[in-house]
Amino acid sequence: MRAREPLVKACGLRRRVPGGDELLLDDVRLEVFPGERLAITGPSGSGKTVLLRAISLLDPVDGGIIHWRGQPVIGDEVPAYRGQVIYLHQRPALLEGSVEENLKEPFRFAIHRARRFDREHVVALLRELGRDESFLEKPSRDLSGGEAQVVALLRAIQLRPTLLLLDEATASLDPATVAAAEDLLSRWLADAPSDRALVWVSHDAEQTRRVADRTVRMNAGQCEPER
Ligand SMILES: Nc1ncnc2c1ncn2[C@@H]1O[C@H](COP(=O)(O)OP(=O)(O)OP(=O)(O)O)[C@@H](O)[C@H]1O
Repeated sequence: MRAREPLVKACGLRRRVPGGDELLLDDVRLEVFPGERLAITGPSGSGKTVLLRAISLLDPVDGGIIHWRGQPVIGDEVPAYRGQVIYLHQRPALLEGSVEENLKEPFRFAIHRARRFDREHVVALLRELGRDESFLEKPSRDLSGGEAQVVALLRAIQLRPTLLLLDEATASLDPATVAAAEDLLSRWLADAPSDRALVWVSHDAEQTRRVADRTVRMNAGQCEPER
């Protein structure tokens, strides 16, 4: 039976178009429980990305609050929250430089100060995704869209986050790498089910069926339970 205390709980999130009145998020309430693999579906433009970015505190909201393990995420709680909740975009932003330099980048931030780049761990993860060590030397500007997604996934997983928010994060991968990424993420979750959760946004209905055990649907900035 799943634990009843949500890992994250978004209460009444509201976001307006900057400088306008139109609501991009309209009183959204969402809970994600430990060990859960939650899918968010809905048509293009329904607010899935806006919601994930709001939950990860990448964009400000005009109303509502996020609770993390029962505590409001405000003030001094924000940096620790940001260190545990990672948002992965379909088109990840990479720096000029090698893959390895990109993987080292997050450790420069104060929120990840307690962690260290672990090359061995990264090489093991790379192997699981069908790449060898030489991938680390590749310049980021030469990467395909799918390879950039591999880097973004590794960059996130190596930080041992608690909540991963995946926004079409495997959409550019070939089918074999998609399968490897799904397996990697399943194992990552199974390693600490009481302390981790995954949220997937995917337009691939087959993938949603494979990877999620609960689905909610966004529609015009509102979030409704689906099953
Ligand atoms: N900063 C912004 N200013 C104005 N409108 C915005 C802003 N950000 C998002 N929107 C609008 O909010 C709506 C929801 O966008 P969002 O990217 O969340 O959709 P989505 O459900 O993720 O779509 P898709 O499935 O195509 O990725 C869209 O109409 C988009 O144009």
